[in-house]
Amino acid sequence: MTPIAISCGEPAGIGPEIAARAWQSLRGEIPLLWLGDPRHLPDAVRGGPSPTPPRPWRLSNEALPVLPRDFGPPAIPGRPAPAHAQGVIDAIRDGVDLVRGGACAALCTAPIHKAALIDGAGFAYPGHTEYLAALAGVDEVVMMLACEALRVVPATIHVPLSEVPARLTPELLDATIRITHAALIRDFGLGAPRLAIAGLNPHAGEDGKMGGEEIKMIMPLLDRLRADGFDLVGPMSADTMFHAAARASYDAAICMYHDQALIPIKTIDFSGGVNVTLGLPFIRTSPDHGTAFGIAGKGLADPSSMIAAIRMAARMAKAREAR
Ligand SMILES: NC(=O)C1=CN([C@@H]2O[C@H](COP(=O)(O)OP(=O)(O)OC[C@H]3O[C@@H](n4cnc5c(N)ncnc54)[C@H](O)[C@@H]3O)[C@@H](O)[C@H]2O)C=CC1
Ligand SMILES: NCC(=O)COP(=O)(O)O
Repeated sequence: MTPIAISCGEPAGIGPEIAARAWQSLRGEIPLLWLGDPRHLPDAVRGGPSPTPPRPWRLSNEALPVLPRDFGPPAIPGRPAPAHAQGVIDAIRDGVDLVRGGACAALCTAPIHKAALIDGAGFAYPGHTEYLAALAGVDEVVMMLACEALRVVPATIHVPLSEVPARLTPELLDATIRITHAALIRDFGLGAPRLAIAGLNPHAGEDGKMGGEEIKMIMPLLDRLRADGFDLVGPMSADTMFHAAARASYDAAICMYHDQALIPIKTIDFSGGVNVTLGLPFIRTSPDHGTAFGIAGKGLADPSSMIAAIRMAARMAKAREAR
């Protein structure tokens, strides 16, 4: 198998240490290639000084294989440096190039601190999802978070809450549902995915008494998609669609905004959740958590979500290869 590329993420966060712990767990099972400044990795996984000029990685079981970049100043745990911002962005782009060129099977991204990239390098995107869509030249991508017990998709992603109603259009919801449905068949092996659609308002609008988006926009769209053969329930009250019995009735929940989707999954399985971008021409996964500055560099970070993200990327790559 070709390696899974891992972009370093924010060097002042837990990204380098969870990548190192993941490599220690997975060596011999899934080959990895880490993209970043090797000086940011824990000593135990470093394979000696990085080659100058950089040359392609060494695939080895003795040290984490690295495609090195020089980020300049050292990383201080918990304190993101503006000088690192461009290197963090470039490592993501390196990963995309390697995957698109066939040298790597998939990209797994470690968490970035979005504000540091905006301040340090004028990063024009609110997250990986939007940056990867731009690199791939696609207009519509979908963020899905998945664990054993639940899959969730926020239709609007990194958007202030006050802008959500205006951004929620029938076109956006239609594309979100279609992309999710196709990915559940292609990458998750489902025959006929069942999707549950959340309402936007309390009690899914309570027959129009607590908001009109359900009656005006969501219900007519769902009727049109059902006529096209989609198996959809909703709009459902978001407060009652995530308990265990409700979850058993669908394969993924389409939610209207970020926190409606991410709160249930991070509550149910913070350490096992994986973020996967659907609709890209390549595979990208990520742990569900962020940079965790408060524990960075202290050896406290749990690598489980990173390991789950790498395993999911490898499974998806194998499934696509087999087709
Ligand atoms: N894919 C990405 O690049 C993501 C980046 N972020 C970014 O991360 C930064 C911090 O976000 P927060 O909301 O504070 O969320 P966070 O996930 O970094 O931290 C939330 C809490 O969970 C703990 N935690 C997180 N990961 C952990 C791990 N692996 N092991 C043990 N404890 C862990 C933290 O210590 C903290 O108490 C923000 O800048 C945000 O934008 C957040 C989510 C995803
Ligand atoms: N809360 C999820 C998140 O911020 C992940 O975003 P992305 O960087 O994967 O787009």
